[in-house]
Amino acid sequence: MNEEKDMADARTILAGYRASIDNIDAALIHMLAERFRCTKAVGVLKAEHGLPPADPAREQQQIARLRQLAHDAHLDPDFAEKFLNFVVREVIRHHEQIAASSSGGTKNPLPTA
Ligand SMILES: C=C(O[C@@H]1C=C(C(=O)O)C=C[C@H]1O)C(=O)O
Repeated sequence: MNEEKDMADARTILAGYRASIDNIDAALIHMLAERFRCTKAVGVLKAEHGLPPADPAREQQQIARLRQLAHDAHLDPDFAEKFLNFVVREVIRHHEQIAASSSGGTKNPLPTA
């Protein structure tokens, strides 16, 4: 039957799209892991030098840049901004944890006793 063939063709096309989606999701996970590996190192550097976990001026620059990139790529700029903010919030949480668990956040802490 034609309907059955149409359905079988649709399932084949769907499976092809899903294979690409799975590859893209894997790439996103690897890229996020690499980004967090880098931002954790930034957190250690900031804690060692007494720098604040968050840098709102830098974030504003990133938002403006990513909104433009999203626009050019036909991705919703509001979504791109929300996604960046979501990731940055988690980064700042890590930086706060690193600062709290490091020895006073100084590179060469004074002896305590
Ligand atoms: C990574 C940094 O720390 C924070 C996290 C940012 C990010 O995830 O891109 C950007 C600015 C900071 O609020 C940084 O200062 O570069």
